Amino acid sequence: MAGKGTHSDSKAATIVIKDLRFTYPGIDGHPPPGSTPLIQDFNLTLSSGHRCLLVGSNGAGKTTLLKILGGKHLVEPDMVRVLGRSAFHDTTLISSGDLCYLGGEWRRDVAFAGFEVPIQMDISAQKMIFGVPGIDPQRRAELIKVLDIDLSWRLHKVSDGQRRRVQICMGLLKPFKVLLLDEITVDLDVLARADLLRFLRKECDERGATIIYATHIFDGLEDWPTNIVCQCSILNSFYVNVLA
Ligand SMILES: Nc1ncnc2c1ncn2[C@@H]1O[C@H](COP(=O)(O)OP(=O)(O)OP(=O)(O)O)[C@@H](O)[C@H]1O
Repeated sequence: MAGKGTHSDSKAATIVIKDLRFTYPGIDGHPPPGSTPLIQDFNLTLSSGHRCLLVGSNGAGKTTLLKILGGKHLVEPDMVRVLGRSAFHDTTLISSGDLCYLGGEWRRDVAFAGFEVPIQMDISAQKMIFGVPGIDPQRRAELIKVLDIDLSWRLHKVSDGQRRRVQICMGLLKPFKVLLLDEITVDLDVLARADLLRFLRKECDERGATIIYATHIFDGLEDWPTNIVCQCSILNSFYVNVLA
């Protein structure tokens, strides 16, 4: 994944990617000698209010890019700044709720059961959602309505799409400034997805949030993004198409 696209405007930049280069490390923790970086010479600037669609073929590196932005992979601090900070080094970005990463699978680490156990235990949606402290009750009620969540759902008995709705609700409870969405709507039905996209648009327009949304599903997205970043696998380049 490589490219040289750039976009900026007069509003405060919330995401700045500058000459990003990334290679997955080998078994010794270092990039294999002579390996071609998965991402190189990639530049992108997004500002408050921007909704960026991240598209590209399987294996292009979309998840990797979102994970780098979400502080899950180490890169040089100057290459990626989120809200002026390095997400890998400044863990308060995530813990404060300013930066939110919502990935494809909802997992947690459980002692003795191992890492990355799917969240499917016998617990109600209400207990999960109301268990998050310090949440604005109005925002919580709006999200429950937008995602059409039945608070009596028990997570070990619901469908994948219903569990996903609870996951998304939990992720959006705090009023994020930057949101990274990785194929998060894949299990949602058409109506739920449309309602969620409308809510996310409002978050950008009214609160000035910035969203990057990686997806292969383009239905209903015609007038949603302000920016599109796409990979052309034939040319092996990233193009940044500025719509706004
Ligand atoms: N932990 C890892 N270690 C080594 N290589 C990895 C790792 N994770 C992903 N890759 C490789 O990096 C490349 C990009 O993967 P990534 O998941 O970022 O692609 P993607 O664009 O999100 O794909 P998709 O559209 O299928 O979700 C793939 O070739 C993949 O095999």
